Amino acid sequence: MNDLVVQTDGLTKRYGERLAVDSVSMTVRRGEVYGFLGPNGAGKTTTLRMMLGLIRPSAGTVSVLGRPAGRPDVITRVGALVEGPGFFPYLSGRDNLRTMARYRNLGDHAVDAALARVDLTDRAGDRFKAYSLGMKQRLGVASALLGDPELIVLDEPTNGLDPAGMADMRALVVSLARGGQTVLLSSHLLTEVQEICDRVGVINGGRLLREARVDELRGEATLRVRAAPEEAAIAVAMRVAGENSVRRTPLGLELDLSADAAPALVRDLVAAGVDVHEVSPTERSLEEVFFEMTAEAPTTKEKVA
Ligand SMILES: Nc1ncnc2c1ncn2[C@@H]1O[C@H](COP(=O)(O)OP(=O)(O)OP(=O)(O)O)[C@@H](O)[C@H]1O
Repeated sequence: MNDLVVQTDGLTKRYGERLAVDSVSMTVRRGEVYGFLGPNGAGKTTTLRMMLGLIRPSAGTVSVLGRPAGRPDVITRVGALVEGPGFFPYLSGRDNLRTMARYRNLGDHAVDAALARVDLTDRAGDRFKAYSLGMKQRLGVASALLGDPELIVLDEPTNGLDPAGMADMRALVVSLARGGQTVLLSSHLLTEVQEICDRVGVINGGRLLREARVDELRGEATLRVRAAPEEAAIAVAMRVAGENSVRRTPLGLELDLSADAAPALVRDLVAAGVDVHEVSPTERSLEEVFFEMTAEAPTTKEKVA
């Protein structure tokens, strides 16, 4: 079985002079939550639309579930929420989904299952126009879940939601992946991608800057330690972290250790008579990594030009 659910190769989209997507090669693997990350206008939606067969690439290829994007046999195995589906305001949530399900030869059972997955069963009979933004968004996700597709594509699923709505949406995405479905979501919110995604593709100015696991992108974790006397602390730190994994910095010692190693380290330091003033993880957030990458991007482009 092909483990690559989505594969693009040199995928490009031009609108006149504007290069919206510039030679993007990315892969989404079966069962993962893939975060497609980039600021507004980076080219995320355009890429997703090409994957769904909604627009044609100017160059390059995209295959979904091992077939060229947009083929009828692929469409039924992919659910998508891209730029909000048009719901009828005066129809109930359930009836809106029924109209969509009918197009795809799916029965009411599929509608009820999708409503239950997004926790809208109780309000399914209410008119769409009476829904809160979070409920509207959840109905959009339900429409992408109709028929239990293998791949679910969600374009900015938390856009416009309040913090509680965002948390609900994140939990929903995680539960979809646990159920074995592959989720590809786009976002400009780095913190949320960091929380729920296995891998990310970072796009800016139409170019894929990096594709990596979230932990790879953040780099190795380090611990900052302020303790006295410093020489004694260094001896303990070297014993715990390894001789080459301890550095002296103006802010204290920096150790190549993750946050989980902190309690044992502190116990050893105290046992050696060292006073511990501070131990803090200095793991970079994805946000820092992202800004580093995008700050570098124009320089690279200038060099090429
Ligand atoms: N139909 C179109 N005609 C002309 N230009 C377009 C069209 N669609 C997108 N673009 C341009 O392509 C670029 C990428 O847009 P896209 O919508 O893919 O970005 P995005 O990363 O999804 O951003 P956002 O989060 O704002 O939707 C932008 O400069 C946009 O203005």
